[in-house]
Amino acid sequence: MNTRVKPPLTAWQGERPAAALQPQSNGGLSIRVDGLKKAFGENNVLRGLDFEVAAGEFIAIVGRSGCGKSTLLRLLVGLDTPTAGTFRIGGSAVNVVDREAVRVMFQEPRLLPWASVLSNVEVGLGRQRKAAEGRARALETLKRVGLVERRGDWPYVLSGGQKQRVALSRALVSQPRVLAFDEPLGALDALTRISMQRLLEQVWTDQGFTALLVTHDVAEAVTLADRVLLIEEGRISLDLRIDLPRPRQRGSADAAAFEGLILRELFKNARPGEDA
Ligand SMILES: Nc1ncnc2c1ncn2[C@@H]1O[C@H](COP(=O)(O)OP(=O)(O)OP(=O)(O)O)[C@@H](O)[C@H]1O
Repeated sequence: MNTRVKPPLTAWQGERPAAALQPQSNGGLSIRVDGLKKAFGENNVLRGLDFEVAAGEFIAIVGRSGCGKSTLLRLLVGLDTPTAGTFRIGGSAVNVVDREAVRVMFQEPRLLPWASVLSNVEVGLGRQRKAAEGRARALETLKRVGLVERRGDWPYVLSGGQKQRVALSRALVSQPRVLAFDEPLGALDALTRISMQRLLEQVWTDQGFTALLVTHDVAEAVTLADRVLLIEEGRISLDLRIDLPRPRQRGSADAAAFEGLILRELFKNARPGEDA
């Protein structure tokens, strides 16, 4: 049974953040998931998920290691097929949705080592690669992530954070309407991680895609998401709206209250000696 927990009271509850900072919702696609199940042999990982994501919403998916976060993301982006249930993206069954509208970014940047930074970004253009404006778009997205000066470099000379910015640029270049992130910042040091979180919030605000973020980091989920979904024992045990203004302030008392609420829920069902 889903437990929908109300957010703690905040000074901003009930108000929407400033209009200028809201994503343009016509950029993103809505998602509707009904009775979604996934089993690997005897392992029933997802046991019936039902939820909706509004166009342009930023959703974070959290839960213990092995609870099925990446499995859910892989299903939604079409990298795997459900055992049962359905989902629709932008109102279309997933097999008719334009796959180029949905992009995914992983923890490893997965750059082609033999291709320049710019060529790596152009890979993300897919079918649009031949379009005359393809190169201009690739340069524009590199500029957006602050790496246009490095367009001619090989990936091996970049830092971990810079490689992830190239991967983000490659994901953004096709102007996706759904962008899924599987622990994209998991391998970065704390400071780089914070600056990447700011960048993710900015590009999402500018482009208005629907964002799905899998993360182990509850603070990151609260910093970025409109809603946090907690998966436990194959079901959504918490669907929490994070009604804080943007850009978000890390470490604020209100953010800490949301984090505490999610962590309490995570530890509630922990077995003795088990970490969340
Ligand atoms: N292709 C697969 N074949 C068999 N089992 C799989 C496969 N993919 C995932 N699993 C299993 O499904 C379960 C959920 O895995 P998943 O990677 O979705 O968890 P997660 O919540 O993302 O974990 P983590 O936070 O550690 O990355 C695990 O028990 C995993 O072993």
